[in-house]
Amino acid sequence: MPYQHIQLPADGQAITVQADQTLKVPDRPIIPFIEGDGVGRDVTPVMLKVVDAAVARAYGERRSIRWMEVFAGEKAARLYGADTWLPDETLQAVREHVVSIKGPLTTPVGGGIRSLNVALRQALDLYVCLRPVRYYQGVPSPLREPEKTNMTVFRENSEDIYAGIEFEARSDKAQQLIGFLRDQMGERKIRFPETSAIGIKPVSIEGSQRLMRKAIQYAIDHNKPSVTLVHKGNIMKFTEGGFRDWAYEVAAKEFGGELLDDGPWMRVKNPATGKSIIIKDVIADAFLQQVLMRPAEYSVIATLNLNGDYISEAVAAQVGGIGIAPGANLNEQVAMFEVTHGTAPKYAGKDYVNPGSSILSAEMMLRHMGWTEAADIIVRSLEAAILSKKVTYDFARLMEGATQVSCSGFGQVMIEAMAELD
Ligand SMILES: NC(=O)C1=CN([C@@H]2O[C@H](COP(=O)(O)OP(=O)(O)OC[C@H]3O[C@@H](n4cnc5c(N)ncnc54)[C@H](OP(=O)(O)O)[C@@H]3O)[C@@H](O)[C@H]2O)C=CC1
Ligand SMILES: O=C(O)CCC(=O)C(=O)O
Ligand SMILES: [Mg+2]
Repeated sequence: MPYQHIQLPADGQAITVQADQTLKVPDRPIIPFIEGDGVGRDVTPVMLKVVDAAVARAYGERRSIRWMEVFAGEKAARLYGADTWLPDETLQAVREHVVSIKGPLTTPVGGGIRSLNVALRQALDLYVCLRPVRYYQGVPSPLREPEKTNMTVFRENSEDIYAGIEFEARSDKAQQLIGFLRDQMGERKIRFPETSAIGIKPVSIEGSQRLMRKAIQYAIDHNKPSVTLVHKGNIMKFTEGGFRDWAYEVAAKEFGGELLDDGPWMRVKNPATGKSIIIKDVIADAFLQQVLMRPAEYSVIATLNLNGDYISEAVAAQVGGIGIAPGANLNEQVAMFEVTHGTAPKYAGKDYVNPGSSILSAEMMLRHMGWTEAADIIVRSLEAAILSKKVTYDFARLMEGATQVSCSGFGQVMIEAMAELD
């Protein structure tokens, strides 16, 4: 079906998923991208340029990406009409082309539209939010030994309080629901029933277990020592506590997990290496203290949606912050790579912020496509740029002797560094 506003590149081909779930990637893959609101218009063009340069450096003329702009957020509303924030053809293009990348999209606090980021993840059922957090040499950090922070956050991406089921205080629906809870369920714990807004936190066995399956598989594939479940199951027993119990169940039933001492911690054998992977859990508040004080004890983290939002940003702050923290939204069919930061409106259009989050999200994308040589070039040129101390404001303000460069300037430093790589 032809698109209305999306321009399909003439000489590109879609990436496809094969029967064994591996990707078939042509040499001229069409990759849809959403520029994003706010600083999206600063970082996304820089990311495109850096990726093109890395692909050219790695493969010469043999391979190149055919970028295809698709629309969401403010740009979509301008193109398709005032209330069309997430056009159907954007979802269609992202589904049909399998691999895509997006910049940040605005979500107003309080009233107005609900999160388009969450809407995209839900509409495509991208149930894994994967956010690796690692240290790059030279990055300013508040820690004495930042290299000990090396974690991969698996955040459940489709349910929890983040599903957006909530009812405004004093609305008919909130009153109906409170009445139902009080009269039909005998619930007496709502402190101010007349003026309470109500939010619903759905957490399912399926949702929890499919996330945990991916987290353990990742630990196996990447030779990681542990998977830690982070939850607040002491207080939210059936949602967060359920998540913990159902996740342990996956470890035991599907990966042969054996209890350590009396449990519930377990040991899963990595079939590839023969080594043990420890499956453990920790309560979220204790975790946030421990990742600062003993980061080396944590490797793969599996957690619910809201916890994962907080945790991924807190842990990223230990090694440079969200300016360089990448992410991906995944399921078996579709992979949408995504910056972890937002639209940072005060910096929008100023060519100022760090494009690293967008560039490293693209690096994850190239690796996902099997274009590892280009991905490696991105990592090495990013490291070289940081070591040269030509960095954006967020790093420059914490580094001694740094030269501050613009968003596009940093991309340029990376591209120049690529020419120097052997
Ligand atoms: N995935 C997405 O699309 C996301 C969208 N959002 C949305 O973005 C909007 C703004 O959210 P807000 O809470 O202000 O969070 P933001 O992430 O947009 O900005 C918060 C702060 O983070 C720092 N920061 C953000 N991006 C960069 C960058 N590229 N380089 C360096 N520093 C950066 C800045 O800190 P400082 O000023 O200290 O330098 C900035 O003020 C909201 O509408 C929110 O809903 C939020 C998160 C994710
Ligand atoms: O969708 C939003 O506006 C914020 C989402 C967010 O902070 C995240 O997913 O990390
Ligand atoms: Mg966030």
